[in-house]
Amino acid sequence: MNVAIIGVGLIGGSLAITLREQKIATRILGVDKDENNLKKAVQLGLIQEGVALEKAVKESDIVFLTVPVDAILHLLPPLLDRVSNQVIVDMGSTKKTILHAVSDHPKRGRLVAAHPMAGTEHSGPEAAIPNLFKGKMMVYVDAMNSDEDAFEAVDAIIEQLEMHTTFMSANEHDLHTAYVSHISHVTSFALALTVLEKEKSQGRIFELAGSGFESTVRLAKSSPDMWTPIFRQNRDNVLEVLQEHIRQLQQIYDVLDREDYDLFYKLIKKSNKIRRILR
Ligand SMILES: NC(=O)c1ccc[n+]([C@@H]2O[C@H](COP(=O)([O-])OP(=O)(O)OC[C@H]3O[C@@H](n4cnc5c(N)ncnc54)[C@H](O)[C@@H]3O)[C@@H](O)[C@H]2O)c1
Ligand SMILES: O=C(O)C(=O)C[C@]1(C(=O)O)C=C[C@@H](O)C=C1
Repeated sequence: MNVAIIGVGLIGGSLAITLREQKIATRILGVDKDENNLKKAVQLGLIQEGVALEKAVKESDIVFLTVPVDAILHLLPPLLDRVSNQVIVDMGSTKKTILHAVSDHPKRGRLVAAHPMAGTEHSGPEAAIPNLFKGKMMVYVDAMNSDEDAFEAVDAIIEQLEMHTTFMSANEHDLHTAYVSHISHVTSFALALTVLEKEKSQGRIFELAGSGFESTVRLAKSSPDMWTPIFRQNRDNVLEVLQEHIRQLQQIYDVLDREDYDLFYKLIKKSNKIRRILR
């Protein structure tokens, strides 16, 4: 199978490693707007060759779109214009705006919208790692709008990646990722900003950052190039959950301010429910 990866960063690069290791792809072409990333991806052996978008689509059976979601929105319609029987897989973190933009496209059936719930806070080709997707969830979005053969071809690969799968509509997907994934990033960005504002001594941050701070602030190391377009496309859902988050923070502030430690205890106990869900 000939594969093209548009966007040879963390997700595209990690996918390339697995496709090569599992011998799913015979040839992997890469496309990237950043020449250095393209060169790096060849040096690291993620892709065989860096090529122009037109060549990648023409010479591939399956094309994975692993660029930030604003670039997916921009690239997807002209990509579908070029497709004959190839399959395009959109791996972006938001779906509603993107799928709406191509809903009437005559080649919509060749598109499979899939979101891997797997990643790290690092980006670029050097961040690519083996086994990123193994055991993680792949969310198929509006799968009924993909041609059956296109969906089957993608699903066969996802099975070889040993991923779990679930199905959602675009609305459901964007709502629930706002509730679980996107708000977690907001919290972490706000935590980093808070600590940087209050603790002016970088030495003290370094000395006192045990695994607690490290684990809660990890997501604040994430790329603004990837996350700003996600918040732009999922703004309404994020604002809704953010309002609740602010209410919870305000409640904790009020409870501490009036020294209501019984309620504070109960709030922590209630939050511990997450332990039963995530085990
Ligand atoms: N990082 C995660 O945890 C994660 C998880 C699941 C899905 N995603 C989604 O996967 C996509 C890629 O994320 P990533 O973490 O791999 O990002 P990344 O920054 O590591 O890689 C993106 C690559 O795309 C390139 N690029 C950007 N705009 C381009 C354009 N217009 N044309 C060609 N190349 C372009 C960049 O130069 C970069 O090499 C995003 O849509 C993101 O929402 C990310
Ligand atoms: O683990 C991380 O660093 C991630 O940010 C991964 C994560 C997530 O929120 O779980 C981030 C965005 C994606 O769309 C999917 C996965």
